Amino acid sequence: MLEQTVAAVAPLDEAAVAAARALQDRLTKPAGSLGALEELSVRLAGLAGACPPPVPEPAAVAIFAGDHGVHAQGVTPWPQEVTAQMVTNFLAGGAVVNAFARQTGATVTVVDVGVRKGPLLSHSVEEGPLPNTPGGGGPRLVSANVRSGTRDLTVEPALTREEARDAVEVGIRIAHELLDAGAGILVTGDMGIGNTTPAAALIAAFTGVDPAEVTGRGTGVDDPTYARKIEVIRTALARHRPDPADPLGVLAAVGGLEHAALAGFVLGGAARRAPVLLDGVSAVAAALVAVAFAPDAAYALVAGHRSAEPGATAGLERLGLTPILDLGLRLGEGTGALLAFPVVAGAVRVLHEVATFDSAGVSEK
Ligand SMILES: O=C(O)c1ccc[n+]([C@@H]2O[C@H](COP(=O)([O-])O)[C@@H](O)[C@H]2O)c1
Ligand SMILES: Cc1cc2nc[nH]c2cc1C
Repeated sequence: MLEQTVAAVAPLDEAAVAAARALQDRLTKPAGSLGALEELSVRLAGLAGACPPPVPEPAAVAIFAGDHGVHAQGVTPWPQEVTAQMVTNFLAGGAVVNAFARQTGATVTVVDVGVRKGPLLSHSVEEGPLPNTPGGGGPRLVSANVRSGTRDLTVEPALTREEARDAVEVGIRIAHELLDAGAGILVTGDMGIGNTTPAAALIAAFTGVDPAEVTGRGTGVDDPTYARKIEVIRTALARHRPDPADPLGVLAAVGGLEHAALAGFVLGGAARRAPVLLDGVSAVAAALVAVAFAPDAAYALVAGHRSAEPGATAGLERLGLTPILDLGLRLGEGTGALLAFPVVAGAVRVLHEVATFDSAGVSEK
């Protein structure tokens, strides 16, 4: 499934790109006055292969949840069980992402791709119906646990290649399911205590930037923990020497199950020519993985916001993406991306609804 998906990812449709550019110039506004929204609308036309492209709605956020063996190294102040507890909170509708999903009409799918098994998960919620279908609507759980958390990447590879592939394929499957159910845009979400450590390791591996420059304070670590976190990433990279030309190998060595699934989610969206709206640092790390598999996947990517994690900025630069919002957010879950969603939809709606100089009888300069 991975190879087929990678093979299906294609460049933009140049005829639709040219048509959208020409249309933008005929709309009743000074040329270029919608700034970055104009190029975004043109790219989404090229992605869809149609001008105008469909307005990318509704949004569907998938929150991929996983735990991390590197938690044992003391890289985060939060106990590991908070991952499972937040999964329960997402399903009850009580997290920030749920508030923003209600605000934007987005469906919420929570995917357990690697939450550690414990007493908390044994009473977790049943899998629900597909959102956007009769009886759907509320947050839905997909149980697709590949492994009960990763191994500690400072002592051994976090995953086997098979586990990494399985998790990537979970993400591909979820992308297809959400698009089949009518989603117009895929929104990335992540939940995993400790996951900013593998995110930074992935970003360092793919950009070649020094770990000290791509490591951030995550949920808010103190100075000694921050210094330890950088050392942990240095140790992992020195031990595994991940090869950026082998994205599955990089994921297996230093990734997380949610990063792997997010990479598949990006690839699945790109293969279906659907836009994928990136949230925080883990999504950016996963997008680097996806683009290493299929460079043309970059055409499907929209950066929702600039996470406060420095690795996000380094990764976005490498991906050639300018974030829509820059609000100092550092939550994850899909929150910043959901806030950016109306901007993306608005950029495309312009191509459908705004009159041309000719049709409205407005004089040109
Ligand atoms: O993506 C971000 O901007 C971001 C920045 C800091 C923390 N997070 C979230 O916080 C968790 C990881 O933080 P940490 O400090 O435990 O590595 C995980 O659940 C992420 O979704 C997310
Ligand atoms: C409470 C909490 C909520 C989160 N949401 C995403 N990451 C998180 C980390 C914590 C600690």
